[in-house]
Formats: sequence, C-alpha cells, structure tokens
Amino acid sequence: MITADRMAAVDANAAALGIPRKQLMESSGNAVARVVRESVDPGDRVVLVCGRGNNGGDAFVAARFLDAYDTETVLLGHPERIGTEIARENWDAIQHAELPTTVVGDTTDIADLDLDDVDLIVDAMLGTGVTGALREPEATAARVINESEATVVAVDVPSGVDADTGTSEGVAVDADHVVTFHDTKPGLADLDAAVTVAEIGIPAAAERFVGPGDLPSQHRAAASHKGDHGEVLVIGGGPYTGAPALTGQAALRAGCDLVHIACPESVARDVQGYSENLIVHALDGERFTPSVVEGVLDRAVEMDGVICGPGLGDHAETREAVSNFLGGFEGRAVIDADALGVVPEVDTDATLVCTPHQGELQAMGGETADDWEQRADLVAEFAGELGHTLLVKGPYDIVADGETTRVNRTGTPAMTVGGTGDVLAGVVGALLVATEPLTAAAAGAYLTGRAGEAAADARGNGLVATDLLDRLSEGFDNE
Ligand SMILES: NC(=O)C1=CN([C@@H]2O[C@H](COP(=O)(O)OP(=O)(O)OC[C@H]3O[C@@H](n4cnc5c(N)ncnc54)[C@H](O)[C@@H]3O)[C@@H](O)[C@H]2O)[C@H](O)CC1
Ligand SMILES: [K+]
Repeated sequence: MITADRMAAVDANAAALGIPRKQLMESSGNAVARVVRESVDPGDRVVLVCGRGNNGGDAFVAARFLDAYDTETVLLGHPERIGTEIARENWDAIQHAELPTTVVGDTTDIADLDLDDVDLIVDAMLGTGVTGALREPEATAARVINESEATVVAVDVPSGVDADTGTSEGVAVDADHVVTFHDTKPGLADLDAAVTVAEIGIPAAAERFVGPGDLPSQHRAAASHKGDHGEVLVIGGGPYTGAPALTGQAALRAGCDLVHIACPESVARDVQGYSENLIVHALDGERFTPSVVEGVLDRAVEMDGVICGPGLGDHAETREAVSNFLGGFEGRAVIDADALGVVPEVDTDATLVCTPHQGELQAMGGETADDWEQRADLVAEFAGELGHTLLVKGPYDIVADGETTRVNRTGTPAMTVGGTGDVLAGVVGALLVATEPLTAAAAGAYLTGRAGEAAADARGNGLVATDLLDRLSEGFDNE
C-alpha cells in the first residue's frame, strides 16, 4: 500500500538510482496493454481516452503495444497543453507512427465522441494528479464513458477518484478493472473493480534507501517573515564550546531563521565568539544543572524546536537537568550526544528524534549489528519500544520509528572526524520544525552525508566539521 505522495517520492528516488520516469512510463503502458489484451478479442475496438498528464502518457505507450488491435487514442485538450515532457514524447511517437488519434477540443466535441460500438475503453484521463472535482471536458467524458457498454480499464486510478481516500468530489469513472503501478493505493481498496498491481521496474531500494524524493520541499512563500521558517533552541555546551556552535550553525544552514544557544555562562562568550549568527543565552554555572531548567523550559516553549545535547558533558547534575527538561517539554526535540542516556528512563510528552552512534545506542539499551539489514531490524524494534524516532549513525544510517524504516547511504568515512554528529543534530533539528520526525531524520542524514561527500571531494580525510556547514545547502539542490 502506497500513497500518492510517497509514490511521487519513490519515482524521484528511482530516477536518482538511474531509472528515469520515461522508462517507468514505458513499463506502465506495457502493463496496461497486457491487461487490455486479456480482456479483448482480435478485431475488437479499443478507445483510449487520455488526459494531458502522465496518466495520459501511460496510455500513449499502451497504444503502441496494442498496434495489432483496432485502437483510437483520444486526447482531451490540445497536444500543446500536454503537461510533461515524457507524455509529450509518447504522444509525438504515436503521431509519427500514424496510430489513429483524435484531439477533442472542448465539451461539444466530447458529445461527438462515439463510444457506442466500442468493446473496451482505457480511462487514462487522470491518475494521482487529480485535484478536486473533474473539470471539463474530463467530467463529460467520464459520464460518456460510464454510459457506454464497453469494458472500462482505468490507468492507475479511475479518473476523478482520489488515490489515497477512494472518494471523488464530483463524477468519477466507474471502472471494471484498474491497472495500478508498483504497489496498490489506499483508495482502490473499496472500489467495485478488479485491481491489477503491475511491477514497473522500481527496485525496493527506491523505497528503502533515502533519496532526493525524501527531501522536504524547499518552497517558501514570497510573503515570508523572519521566524516563519523556524526558530530553534540549542541546549548545549558546558565543558565543550564547539559542539553547540556547530549545531546552531548547521541549523541555520539547513534553513532555520533564528537559532538560540542556551549554554553555561562559563562558555557563553566562547560560543558567541564562533559566530554572530548565533543568539547566545548564558545559564548560571559551569554546566547545565536542574536549577536553570525552569528558565530553559520557558524559553523552549516559545521555540519551534529544540536540539538538546551537543557538548553538555555527562555530569550527574547535567543528566538530572536533561531528565527534568524532557519531563516538562512537550514540543519537538532532537536529542544527541550526552543527553541520549536519559531518554529510555524519562517519561516525556515531547516528540523526539534521537541521533546516537552505535555505541550510544547500546548505552541507551538498544542492540546493534554490523550487517545493516540486521541493524535496521534491531533499531526499528528499539524505536518501537522507545516510542521515538531513532537515527542510528553508521556507514549506513538507520532511521526508524517502529512503523517505517529508511536507510541512508550518503556520507564518507572521512566524516568520522569530531563534530559531524553535532552538524547532523543541527540539520535534523532545523528540518524537524516543519517536517514529520521520520522524514526530518532521513532527510537530515541524507543532506549531512551529501555535505560530507562534497567536503571530502575538497579536503579528503582532512575534512573538518565546519567544512560541512557551507556545503549543506548544496544537498537540497541535488534534486
Ligand atoms: N511510479 C508510478 O506510479 C508512475 C506513474 N505514472 C503515471 O503518472 C500519473 C500521475 O501523472 P501526473 O502527471 O502527476 O498527473 P495526472 O496525469 O494524474 O493528472 C494531471 C493532469 O490532470 C489535470 N487535472 C488535475 N486535476 C484535474 C481536474 N479536477 N479536472 C480536470 N483535469 C485535472 C492536470 O491539469 C494535469 O493535466 C499516475 O497516475 C500514473 O498513471 C507514470 O507514468 C510512471 C510512473
Ligand atoms: K485514470
């Protein structure tokens, strides 16, 4: 079962694996033709009613595989308005092959569409790209199709039906058979139609491994204001000063508008000294202690997200302070480094993404394995027990929340240098502001790994964590 959005992400991942969408369309169209051939006799008349998106594109391909039949490919709307290159190329191909086609300009032409003596209609007007009730001429076409005596085979989804919900806001095609691709869609479950799920050559890797399709959209409304795109609080520092500064700068480079650092006064000036882009708030004392938790909670509740852990150190007082903080925090937080140890014991209403390396995972009570597939199962099980999302760093990062597991393959052994984990925590914290935890963790691992690869291209094993900072935004462009 796969949703339309997830299908689009998997398509993009397949393209990044070297399986372009046009190849998928060829497989889709071939699968449709196979089902059609099973439903008609030689000499039967087959009309393919096509929209201007890739759903239509699938039928343009199918027409080529039905060349031996009496087919007519009907395009609703002018060929100039075909919306995607791969659909357009397949329309041009059947034109050049002089397969019979008709272009329907508007509603009146639709009424001329004679479907009375047609044996089978392929409904390829709309698939997962439908928005709202069918407009014209698709709405009239759907009614004409429904009134005909022909067998109706729908491409991917009956036109007008929402692939995720199975509902339609207006008229929808009433199909006898649906040929859907790669995996069934939630909205097909209750349809009164036979459903064929056709493999179209998308490998499991396109779902398993994090790819460009898993990245949250970088779109920003033009009328954005400061703070719209994330204000986060980093709780870190104590013996260390570099870690919270790396995390804060990484959060900015991953798109946050404002980053606050709450750190002990003993290191506050050092942390501020790393960057004018950070807003540093000094906490009394030399480490994070229970006495300052109240104040930090008051600030945290104003934020869109928190990143707790970088450079905190593991003093008993600090562990108690982290535990008290999590006990009172109900927002979204990344937990990293020395703060991880308390997570299994603490009862919190916060939504957490924990980013342990394998040693920290074991210290939390989790199990690991050298084989990444075994590790994935162990991490998924532990995430389910914890009730939080885990991002377990390693040559293959494992991201799991107990329901879904993704594996990230980007990165390089040169990233074992200190500080890259602080950068990762900042990237995940920035994404967690506006993205679901699993997606934020998977995309954070992917983007940080990409930045590490770019840094290693330039600096080899001499790369340092700060080299990742100004390469982070490049990852978003690798769509
Ligand atoms: N991996 C896969 O599953 C593959 C699926 N393929 C096929 O691609 C379609 C999705 O294609 P897309 O271009 O995104 O959208 P559609 O063709 O479904 O529809 C867009 C098209 O429809 C118009 N439109 C939108 N809403 C309405 C409306 N309410 N009334 C009228 N017209 C509407 C919009 O303007 C566009 O023109 C998927 O279903 C599969 O069939 C790929 O071929 C290969 C991989
Ligand atoms: K359809």
